[in-house]
Amino acid sequence: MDDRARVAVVTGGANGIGLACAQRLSGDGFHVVVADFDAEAGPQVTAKVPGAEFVPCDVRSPTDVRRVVDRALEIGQGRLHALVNNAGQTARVRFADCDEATWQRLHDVNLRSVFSFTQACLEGLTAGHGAVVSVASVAGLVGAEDLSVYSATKAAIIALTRSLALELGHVIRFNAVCPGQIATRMMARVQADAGLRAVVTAQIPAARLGRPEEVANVIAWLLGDEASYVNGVAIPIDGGESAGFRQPKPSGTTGERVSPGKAP
Ligand SMILES: NC(=O)C1=CN([C@@H]2O[C@H](COP(=O)(O)OP(=O)(O)OC[C@H]3O[C@@H](n4cnc5c(N)ncnc54)[C@H](O)[C@@H]3O)[C@@H](O)[C@H]2O)C=CC1
Ligand SMILES: O=Cc1ccc(S(=O)(=O)O)cc1
Repeated sequence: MDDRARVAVVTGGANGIGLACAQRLSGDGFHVVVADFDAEAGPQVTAKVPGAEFVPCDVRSPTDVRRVVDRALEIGQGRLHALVNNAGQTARVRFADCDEATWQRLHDVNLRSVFSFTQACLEGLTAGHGAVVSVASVAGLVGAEDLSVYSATKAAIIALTRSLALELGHVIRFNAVCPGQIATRMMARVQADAGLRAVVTAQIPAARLGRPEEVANVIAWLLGDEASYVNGVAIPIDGGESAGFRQPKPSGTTGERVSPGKAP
């Protein structure tokens, strides 16, 4: 490895936002270690992300986490420069019907993995003056119907991020991003149903789903030197969806705004 190359670990980097992030960081000159339990996607990841290394990993397994971080430390000769805690799963379920197994799975994959990876990377990130970005959600900033447990894990990621910024901000920067509705496998249901997509996009000022690259751009910025004084923030990336209440649109209209000069 080039002595000057920086090392980034991206969890859940085989698909969606994580893959876009791995591609972007590779383009920015990072040597990217992609950790994902979708082992079949490994060859595709290394083909799409120049110089990347794919390490099969279930983020719930302490042994797998250690293997990923040890490999990244080996590449970086003891130094790490970026960690993206991105792996995540969702469950759409009424709270009354949610079982303990679902609660536990979402907490283990979405939240405990942030604890495990961040703690395992602390020494390397300190040595490399690194930064951490954790992928939360707008569902962690506000509540989300039928996503209560998912929403709770994402709110906890934001609280953990802010606390770590206070505790360790003199050596490592910790920030979170809060995507809205992004066109990945997680949004397959919305993408496949034109009617549902219209209802969803009507709630979004940008009037469309986001692209994984649009999240990766903000993550890359937060990890880079231009964000050197940014620590402990949780940035919505949602086309304006969480900005506030929208006016209901009369049925059969597009909801276009009447400009002040043309008001009746
Ligand atoms: N797509 C969206 O609209 C939004 C996504 N997010 C968050 O963004 C992150 C990425 O999600 P997407 O790219 O949308 O979904 P995705 O399903 O396309 O990608 C998730 C990746 O995480 C991996 N993964 C899941 N469980 C894992 C485990 N136990 N061990 C290792 N890898 C595992 C999957 O294999 C997959 O590659 C997640 O944390 C999600 O909660 C947040 C807000 C909105
Ligand atoms: O994080 C935002 C988010 C995640 C999942 C879903 S759903 O499962 O497709 O409803 C919606 C929003």
